[in-house]
Amino acid sequence: MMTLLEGKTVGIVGLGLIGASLAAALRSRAVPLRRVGFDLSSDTTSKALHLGLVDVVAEDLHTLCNEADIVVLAVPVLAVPGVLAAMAPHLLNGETLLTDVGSVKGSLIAAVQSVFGELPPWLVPGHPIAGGERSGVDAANPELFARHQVILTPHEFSDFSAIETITELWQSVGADIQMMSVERHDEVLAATSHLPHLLAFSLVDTLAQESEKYEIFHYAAGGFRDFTRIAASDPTMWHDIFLSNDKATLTVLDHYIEHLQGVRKALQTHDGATLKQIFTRAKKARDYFSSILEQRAR
Ligand SMILES: NC(=O)c1ccc[n+]([C@@H]2O[C@H](COP(=O)([O-])OP(=O)(O)OC[C@H]3O[C@@H](n4cnc5c(N)ncnc54)[C@H](O)[C@@H]3O)[C@@H](O)[C@H]2O)c1
Ligand SMILES: O=C(O)C(=O)C[C@]1(C(=O)O)C=C[C@@H](O)C=C1
Repeated sequence: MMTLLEGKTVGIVGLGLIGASLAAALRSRAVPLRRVGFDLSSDTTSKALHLGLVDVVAEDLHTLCNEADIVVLAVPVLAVPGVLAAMAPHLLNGETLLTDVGSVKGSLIAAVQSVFGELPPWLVPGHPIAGGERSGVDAANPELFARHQVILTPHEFSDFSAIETITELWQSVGADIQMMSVERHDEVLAATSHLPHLLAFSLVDTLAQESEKYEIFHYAAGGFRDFTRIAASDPTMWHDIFLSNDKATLTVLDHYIEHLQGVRKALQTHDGATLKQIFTRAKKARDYFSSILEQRAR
């Protein structure tokens, strides 16, 4: 039974795809939380209020912190230090829980340490492994987190009841919780999310640069669409992610380039056996991933 959220107020900072989807999900599942929102864009806050995603819009971060029992940071990763610095004086009484949805966790920890000088017990970082290439409040989807994982990376001083509350917050919108260290999170996401985005952006840009008026895209179909959907993602969000998770991304990128050189060599030397071996191994792994997705959808 969910009890830890009853009668509390959640303050969501950043009402874009993820913040507004969380607000929408809490509303559509009638989770007993009052929802207060804040965003730099007044168009966004007006829409969120108009659509009933939030009950109230806070005028500033000070007001939001005063009203909220739980603050969720849902802004681009590099906007976090500024938001934290502005909120710090209002969080120091320790009565408000702080979590986030950022795609990189090492930079969040570094920002908290630099603003607060330590890792406070009321901090429980998080990351929903759900999203899409669309951004902004208009892309809000109340079912975005259902049957998706949310990775929490509590630190050694995180309060147990704070971890339980943030767990309940995400479970209340249908998500499954995984716990992970910050380092492991940033390595895993560099491999499964950040590298694929880098490759998709880079491939589309390569073809676009080489093709007069994008002419080549007229001849592309499903394969190109499936491989490159994520290249339509928000450039600011991904700029922030790559600059914040550069080390782990470079490690996995170097590994990938090495592998690709092997593929290139096999192609150049017409080494069909090697090509077939690589494709067969990859298909087996991809089929396994499909089975994971099917299980999750059940
Ligand atoms: N898009 C995804 O697929 C996805 C998935 C999981 C996690 N995330 C993470 O979630 C966070 C938000 O991503 P999103 O996709 O919702 O982005 P978004 O661009 O849709 O929304 C971000 C919102 O934050 C607002 N904002 C920016 N700076 C602000 C500030 N200083 N104060 C208040 N509001 C500010 C913007 O106006 C915008 O409304 C990012 O950290 C991202 O890494 C994204
Ligand atoms: O589905 C997408 O388009 C996403 O980009 C979602 C995705 C991902 O790579 O899977 C992107 C970034 C997030 O931090 C988490 C999830």
